[in-house]
Amino acid sequence: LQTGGRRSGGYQPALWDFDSIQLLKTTNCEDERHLTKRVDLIGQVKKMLVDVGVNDVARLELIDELHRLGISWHFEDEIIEILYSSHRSWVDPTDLYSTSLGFRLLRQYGIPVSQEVFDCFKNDKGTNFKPSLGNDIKGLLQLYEASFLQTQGEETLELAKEFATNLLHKKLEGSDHEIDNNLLSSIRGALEFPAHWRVQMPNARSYMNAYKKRADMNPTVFELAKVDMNIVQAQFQQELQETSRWWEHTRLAQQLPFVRDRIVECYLWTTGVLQRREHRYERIMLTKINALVTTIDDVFDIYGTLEELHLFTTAIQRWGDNDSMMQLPPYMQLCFLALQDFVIEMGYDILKEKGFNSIAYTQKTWVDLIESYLIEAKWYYNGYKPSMEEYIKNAWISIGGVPILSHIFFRLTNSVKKEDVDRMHQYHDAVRASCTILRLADDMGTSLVEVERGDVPKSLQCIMNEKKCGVEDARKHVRSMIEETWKLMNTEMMRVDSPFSKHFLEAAANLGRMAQFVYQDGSDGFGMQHSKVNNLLRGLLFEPYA
Ligand SMILES: CC1(C)[C@@H]2CC[C@@]1(C)[C@@H](OP(=O)([O-])OP(=O)([O-])[O-])C2
Ligand SMILES: [Mg+2]
Ligand SMILES: [Mg+2]
Ligand SMILES: [Mg+2]
Ligand SMILES: [Mg+2]
Ligand SMILES: [Mg+2]
Repeated sequence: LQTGGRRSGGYQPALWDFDSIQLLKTTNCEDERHLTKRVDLIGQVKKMLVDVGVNDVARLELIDELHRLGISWHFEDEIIEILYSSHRSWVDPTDLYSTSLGFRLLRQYGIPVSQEVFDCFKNDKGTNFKPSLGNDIKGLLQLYEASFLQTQGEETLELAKEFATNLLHKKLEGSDHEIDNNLLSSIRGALEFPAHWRVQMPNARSYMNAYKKRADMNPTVFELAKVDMNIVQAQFQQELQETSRWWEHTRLAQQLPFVRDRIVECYLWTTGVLQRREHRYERIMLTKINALVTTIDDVFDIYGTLEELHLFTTAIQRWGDNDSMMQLPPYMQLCFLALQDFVIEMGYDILKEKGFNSIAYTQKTWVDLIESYLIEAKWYYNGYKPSMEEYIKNAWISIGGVPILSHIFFRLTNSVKKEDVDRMHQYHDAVRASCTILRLADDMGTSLVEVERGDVPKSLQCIMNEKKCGVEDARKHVRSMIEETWKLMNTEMMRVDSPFSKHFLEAAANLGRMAQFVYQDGSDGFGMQHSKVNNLLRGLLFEPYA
């Protein structure tokens, strides 16, 4: 398997160079005109939200639009107030649409609501939904969307998903002319990506384009989405400039030319994971983690000999021991010190701001990650084909989500308590669920190319080996594993006694969502710069909304 020379990842150079990023004009986010206009538009939309004249379903629809347009943050208090107070008005046994929409929005905002609100839509024996609902296409679509908020063991929602999915597919295959194009395209989009799986900011622009074409679009809402998109884009560009200065300073892309030079894509990831405007510092920190994980992942996946990988793992296990670091080849010493420098810097900021010394915990996540890399490398070099169970037990760690979530945990937890830190780092189910979705989505997008150039068999390959099936069946199997894992993620997000803050759980769920975004339609939007994701990236980060 190892033919002397080192492997290559076959990755193209970066699409944006350092100078072009530094030259970006980012004043939009300080431009008084834009900021004043946004304040005015926010005021107008707030009035719409609280206007008593508006009926409850229209209010719910507005909330859903604001979320998809990426501007719901400005109305969070109003939205939560509305959802709590209108709690019972939208449950209407004659209206599947409003009941499903209300159910989903409440759960999306973490407000407990039982699946029993759907019982009145089932047949007398309660074994399935009434066939007559098949004519209510908008209601079916909302029932389908609501079913993805399912927590473990909620059979009614499982029934709802199957019932709605089958009927919606039939509608697409059928030739019902009464379904208008907007509804058809939203059905198609939902069947590929349910709303619950969609990250907000990276999808906002394409939703704006669709919203603009709708007869029932609200010009004030659209105007706010546009102004806000241009302001937040300039803020994102400032953050990107800071991360690209750091990346340039490390010289890792220059001195380790085999690694993926993807600082812009590493930054894009963070706009889906940490979407709140005030999480500037955390997006910059997360970009650095993504770049370090990418670099070390490529050292293990592509470049390092097994001997070198053992040395690197030992040095990391001994963390501060200089002797073991001095035994590393120079390229690995640069990597090692860049990582150590980052962990110490983050540890200092967390101790200074949270009064908690996180170093031992964050170091452990990097040791766990790199030990999982070494296991994969040994499997690869020995030509070992793990079972799916054996593979995923190691691979939910080797995707790199644990250092990501550990750092985010310390930053997004207001008062850090040791018992919560310990539960986090036992690797709590919420962490494992998030990393598992990240891993499975990543394998759907990257593993065919990875295994082709030389890498350990990933989820798709393990399924194909075990079930003697083709890649399409393997994809279906992995997608159903993602659906199952989302039930665990939802369970943890709805848990009332969770050790985690709402913001942390949101970021953990978004980590999985962002992987599904980057690897949409099963191709690699990161390493191979897949054109569709690349266009979405340009729309979000570089092209002002005219
Ligand atoms: C940010 C990431 C999700 C993490 C670092 C780069 C990634 C895009 C992915 O890279 P990949 O090579 O696909 O990871 P793996 O499959 O080798 O574990 C792992
Ligand atoms: Mg916040
Ligand atoms: Mg890799
Ligand atoms: Mg890897
Ligand atoms: Mg690998
Ligand atoms: Mg991969």
